[in-house]
Amino acid sequence: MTEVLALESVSRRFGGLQALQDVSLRLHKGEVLGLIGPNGAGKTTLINVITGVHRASGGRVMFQGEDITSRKPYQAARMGLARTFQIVQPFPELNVLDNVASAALFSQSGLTVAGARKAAEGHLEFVGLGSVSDRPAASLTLAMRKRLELAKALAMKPKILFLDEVNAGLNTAEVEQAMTLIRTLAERGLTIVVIEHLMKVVVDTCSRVVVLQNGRLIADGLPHDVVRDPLVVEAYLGQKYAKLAQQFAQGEQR
Ligand SMILES: Nc1ncnc2c1ncn2[C@@H]1O[C@H](COP(=O)(O)OP(=O)(O)OP(=O)(O)O)[C@@H](O)[C@H]1O
Repeated sequence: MTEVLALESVSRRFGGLQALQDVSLRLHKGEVLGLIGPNGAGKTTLINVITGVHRASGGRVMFQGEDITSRKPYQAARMGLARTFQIVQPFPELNVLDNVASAALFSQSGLTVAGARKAAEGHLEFVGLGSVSDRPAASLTLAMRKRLELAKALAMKPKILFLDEVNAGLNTAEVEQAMTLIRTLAERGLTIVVIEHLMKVVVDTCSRVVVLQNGRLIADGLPHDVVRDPLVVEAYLGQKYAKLAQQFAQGEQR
């Protein structure tokens, strides 16, 4: 498997807070990696460090063999590291089509406005927003804005797509639709990193899962194994409830 991203002992401090501590991780082409962990574990910070939003306080970020630790966000984006944000942020007055077209124009030099709009149409069809392409982005529902975020990220022709809680705030049917889109992208061979709190999404869509707790990587493996790992259960539930959950599971088996 081709390695596309390697984190080597990546750390990040915010004043006295150690948000990431010696995180080492390798990502291979075509993987759908779930990045999970309790609130405040450092998941978004890790994506921010990879995509140049925050500078690592220590360690290195290697992308396709190149050291990108000090890259700015626009440089990372143009290299093919595209992301969606937890808080969706379209250009509210621009219509849906031009929101996506601007992402294409930003990331690819030499593209004409007409060419960017044409590409944008394709991405909007893919995410199911083809029929609302002329509406102002501000008029979209949350679920639609999340799809718009995805279309914008795809317009940047990503080599790695980072999805930061794309399902937060969505209902069950909307989550199912989002999962279908992620699976389709994975089938096309796109490398994806998914920050997700919904375990069903993690287990059903990810090929591998890593777990952060207090800025440290505490597990790395197949989704079914990782979500049953006692360390991971304890990270989510706390020691007392993890023991209760274990006793409950043992009782169920008898
Ligand atoms: N810009 C910042 N300045 C100061 N502290 C920050 C900053 N960004 C994140 N933090 C802190 O770093 C820690 C990790 O935050 P982060 O947002 O990465 O966690 P997370 O795992 O993504 O959490 P959640 O699941 O709640 O989104 C938290 O304690 C957070 O308060």
